[in-house]
Amino acid sequence: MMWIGLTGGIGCGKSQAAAFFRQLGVVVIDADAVNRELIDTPNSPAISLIQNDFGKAFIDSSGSLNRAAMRELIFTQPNAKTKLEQILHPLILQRIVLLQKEINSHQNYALVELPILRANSLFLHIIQRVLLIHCDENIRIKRVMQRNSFSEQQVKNIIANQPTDAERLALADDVIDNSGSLKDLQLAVERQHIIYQSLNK
Ligand SMILES: CC(C)(COP(=O)(O)OP(=O)(O)OC[C@H]1O[C@@H](n2cnc3c(N)ncnc32)[C@H](O)[C@@H]1O)[C@@H](O)C(=O)NCCC(=O)NCCS
Ligand SMILES: Nc1ncnc2c1ncn2[C@@H]1O[C@H](COP(=O)(O)OP(=O)(O)OP(=O)(O)O)[C@@H](O)[C@H]1O
Repeated sequence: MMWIGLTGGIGCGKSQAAAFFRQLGVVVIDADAVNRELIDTPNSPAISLIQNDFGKAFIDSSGSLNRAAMRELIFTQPNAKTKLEQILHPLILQRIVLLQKEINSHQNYALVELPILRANSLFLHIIQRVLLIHCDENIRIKRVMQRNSFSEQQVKNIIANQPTDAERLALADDVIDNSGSLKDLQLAVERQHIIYQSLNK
C-alpha cells in the first residue's frame, strides 16, 4: 500500500479533494479528525499535558480543550504553537500509524490528510509521496471567511503561521490547482487517481 500525504494551506480545498477521492473508493485518514478526537475527549492524556503546560484557562468546563482560546493564542504566538505541536503531533502520529495498520483497501494507495507538513515533520515518516492542493491566497481567504465566519485578519494570522507556498511546493510530488470550480477539482482528482492507480503495478 502506497501512502500519500494530502496537504495544502488553510482553505485550499483538502477536505473537498479528500471527499472526491473517497467517492472513488480511496481510503483517507484525516489528521484533523484524529486531533479532534484527542482534544475533544475530556481528561484524555493530551488534555492533561496541555493543562500542565498552558494552564486551566485553556480547558473548558467539560474537560476538553477550549479550541477558540487555543486558536487565538497559537496563531498570534508562534512559541505557543510550537509547544502545542510538540504535545499533539507525536500523539496524532501514533494514532495514525495504528489506523494505517487497520486499513483494508482494494486500492493500491490511500491518503493521509495532513494540514501541516514541513521539511522536518514527523509525518513524513508515514507517507511515501505528497499531493499538494494549491489555491490562490485571495480565493482561500474568501472561501474560509464564508466557511467559518472568520474575519479576514483571523485567516491572515493563520496563513502567516503555516508553511509558505514555496515550502509546500518543495515537498510536493504532485500538485492540483483548486483556484477554479468544484467540477474542475473533481476532474483533477479523477486524473490523479488514474495516475496513482498505475503506480507500483
Ligand atoms: C488550534 C486548534 C485547537 C484549533 O481548533 P479549531 O477546531 O478551532 O480549528 P481547526 O482545527 O479546524 O483549525 C483551523 C485552521 O488552522 C489550521 N491549523 C491547525 N493546526 C495548525 C498548526 N499547528 N499550524 C498551522 N495551522 C494549523 C487548520 O489547518 C485549519 O485551517 C487545533 O487546530 C489544534 O489543536 N491544532 C494543533 C494540532 C495540529 O497541528 N493539527 C494539525 C493536524 S496535524
Ligand atoms: N473549487 C472550489 N470552488 C468553490 N468552493 C470551494 C472549492 N473548493 C473548496 N471550496 C470551499 O472552500 C472551503 C474550503 O475548502 P476545504 O474545507 O476543503 O479546505 P481545507 O483545505 O480542508 O481547509 P482547512 O485547512 O481549513 O481544513 C469550503 O467551504 C469548500 O466547500
